[in-house]
Amino acid sequence: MKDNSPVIEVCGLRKKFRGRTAVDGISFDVPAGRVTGFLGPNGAGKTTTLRMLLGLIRPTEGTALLWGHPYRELQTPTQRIGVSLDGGAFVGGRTGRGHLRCYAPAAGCSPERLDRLLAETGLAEAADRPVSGYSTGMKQRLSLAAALLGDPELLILDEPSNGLDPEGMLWLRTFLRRFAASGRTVLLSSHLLSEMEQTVDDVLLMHHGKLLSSGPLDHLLTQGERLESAFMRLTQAGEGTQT
Ligand SMILES: Nc1ncnc2c1ncn2[C@@H]1O[C@H](COP(=O)(O)OP(=O)(O)OP(=O)(O)O)[C@@H](O)[C@H]1O
Repeated sequence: MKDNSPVIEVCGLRKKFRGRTAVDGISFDVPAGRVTGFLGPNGAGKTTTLRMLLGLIRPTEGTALLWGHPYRELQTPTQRIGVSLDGGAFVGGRTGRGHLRCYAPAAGCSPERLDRLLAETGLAEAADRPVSGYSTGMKQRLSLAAALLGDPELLILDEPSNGLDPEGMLWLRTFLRRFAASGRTVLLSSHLLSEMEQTVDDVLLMHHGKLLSSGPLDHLLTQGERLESAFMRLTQAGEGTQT
C-alpha cells in the first residue's frame, strides 16, 4: 500500500433498518496524520457509519475499509485501532484499573503502560475506586484510556468530549493534536462545534444519512465563518433538499 493511501475508505455505504434508510450511500476518505471531525445533527447516521466501519453491523450496500480491508479481515485490530463508542460500557462494581486490566492482554498492554495511561488520562488517584462512583467525565477518560491500551495507529471516538470539564477538553484537544502530529489518525464525532473548530483538520458533515460536506475545515470556513454557522447553513440547506 502506498504511504499516502487513506486510512479509512468508505464507498457507497448504505444502511437500512427495517426499510428506513439511516445511511444513504455515502463515500469519503480519512487521511493519515489528521484529526477528522464527524459532525451532524441527532440521527444523521454518524454512529451507524462508525458501527459499520468497525464491523459491528453489516452494511446494506457499499464498503467501509481500514487500510484497504474490512475490519473483520485485519490481523490485530485491537492493537491498531482504539475505539470509544457511546462513552464506553462499564461493569459498575469494577474499578477503573480493573476495567483496563480486562482488555489489556488482548491489546498487548503491559502493566507499566496501563499505569502510564491511568496517569496520562488523569485517573491515577481514582484508579482503584469502583467505576459506579465515577463522574461522566471520568468515565470518558477511562473509555479513552481503554481505547489507548493497544497503542493504536487510529482512534475512533464517538462523542469523547461529552461530560469533560474545560480542563479535560483542553487536555483531550492537546492529546488528539499530538496524536495526529505523530502521524497517527483520529476520527471523532461530536456536537460540540466550538471545540471541534479548535481540534479538527478535516470535517465530514452528515445529515439525514447523506454526506453534505467533506474536506479541510479551512475550505469549509471561508471568510471567517464559524463552524456553528457553516453547520446551520449546510444542514438547513440539506433540509430543503429532503424528499
Ligand atoms: N439498531 C437500529 N434499529 C433501527 N434504527 C436505528 C438503529 N440504529 C440507528 N437507527 C436509526 O438510524 C438513524 C441514524 O442513527 P445514528 O445513531 O447513526 O445517528 P447519529 O448521527 O449517531 O445521531 P446522534 O448524534 O444522536 O448520536 C436514526 O434515525 C436512528 O433512529
